[in-house]
Amino acid sequence: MFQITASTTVAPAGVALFDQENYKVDYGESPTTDAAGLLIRSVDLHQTALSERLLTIGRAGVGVNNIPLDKAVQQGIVVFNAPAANANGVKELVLAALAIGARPMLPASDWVHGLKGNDIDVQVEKGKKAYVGTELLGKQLGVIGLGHVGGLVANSASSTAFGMHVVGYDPYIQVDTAWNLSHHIHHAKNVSQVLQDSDYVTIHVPLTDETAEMLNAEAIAQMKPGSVLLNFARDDVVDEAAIIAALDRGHLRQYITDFATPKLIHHPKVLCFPHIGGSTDAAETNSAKMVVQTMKNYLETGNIRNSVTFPDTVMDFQAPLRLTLIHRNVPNMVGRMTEVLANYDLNIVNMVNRSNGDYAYTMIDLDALEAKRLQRIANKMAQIENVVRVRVIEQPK
Ligand SMILES: NC(=O)C1=CN([C@@H]2O[C@H](COP(=O)(O)OP(=O)(O)OC[C@H]3O[C@@H](n4cnc5c(N)ncnc54)[C@H](O)[C@@H]3O)[C@@H](O)[C@H]2O)C=CC1
Ligand SMILES: O=C(O)C(=O)COP(=O)(O)O
Repeated sequence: MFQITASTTVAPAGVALFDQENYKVDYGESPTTDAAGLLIRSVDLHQTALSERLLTIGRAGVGVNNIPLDKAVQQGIVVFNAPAANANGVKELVLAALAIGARPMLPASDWVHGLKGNDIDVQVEKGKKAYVGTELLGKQLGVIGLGHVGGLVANSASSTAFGMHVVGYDPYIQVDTAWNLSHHIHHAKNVSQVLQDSDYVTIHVPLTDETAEMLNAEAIAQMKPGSVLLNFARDDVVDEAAIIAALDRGHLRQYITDFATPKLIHHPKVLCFPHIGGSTDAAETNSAKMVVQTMKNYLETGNIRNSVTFPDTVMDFQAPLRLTLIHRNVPNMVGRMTEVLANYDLNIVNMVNRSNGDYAYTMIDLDALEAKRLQRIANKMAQIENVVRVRVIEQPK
């Protein structure tokens, strides 16, 4: 029986996949001491103690900047997210934001709802000249980050429905994402090429040390005068002070973002949403279901898919018992593990080893042995220098 702590914000359809036969779910934002799994959305875990028993963290969503990934790896905790599961929801909001950036829909609506009297039609026809907008057709959109969200936004904007000229930049683009990009999208070689001539710029990168304040004063100065910046990625991928300065001097026309801050919400040229890019019923359900499936798979079989801390490591269960080890990626680890097994005269049926920078993951299937006895041997293996976590898993029935 695995204990799971789940955030109440995670879609119930996902949490329900933790079957009662094998899982006990309680609700909270930080793991109980007994929790083997923690299922969350955007809660910040950087100051949260991660208990020794915690085996996995599932992020029902994409961004993992709220999770201390290095600390998790060092403690042998495997972190999963839900790639692409909420991308369509974000795309639709970004497309709406583009339309809002082109036309003063919100002020126009505010104005009309404030009208009084019986001659609304007359007032409307007289006053509407104050709300003339622009069109997206033929304008240039710059997309920074052509992953799941950026790729969908770029394809939609360049389609005949929007008719925009789209320039994209992504130096680390994945092959499968690249295959899905429309051939109408022009590939920029650097960020400057995206910024210079674009009427609208939208950023869709993860928040990392490399992308923090990627759009700083220097980058914003390269943007076309009168352009609109959209940020549905993370607050810290832009330098807020530089954006406010650019809006104040009229260099940027508008900033539309999913990340509200005290300074932004009162600025007349800023439109903030309350981080609702992934808040659709489909996006929330897809994300929760996807990440719960991967957490279950890891807890029940040791197999890893869609982890942000380890490469995919999948092996068919070919024996009654499996050992899984998270260890530092240093020479001779596999040799030292197999030596212990050889000392107990144990036959390895199959094994796999994958590394990811400083850490690695090994799964070993073993023949004819009792789980209790293997647990004793596993305890010995846990004492090998540089081994972080050892688990014994019985073949699922
Ligand atoms: N507002 C919201 O509710 C949501 C926000 N997000 C945010 O959007 C981000 C992107 O989401 P996805 O597209 O699903 O992720 P993704 O992982 O599919 O795509 C991210 C892309 O950024 C690219 N990239 C990384 N560093 C870059 C750099 N320095 N310059 C240019 N490109 C770079 C990567 O190569 C990748 O193609 C997430 O990390 C998250 O922070 C995601 C979902 C919902
Ligand atoms: O998936 C993401 O990265 C998001 O930003 C969505 O966050 P949320 O799950 O709505 O807290």
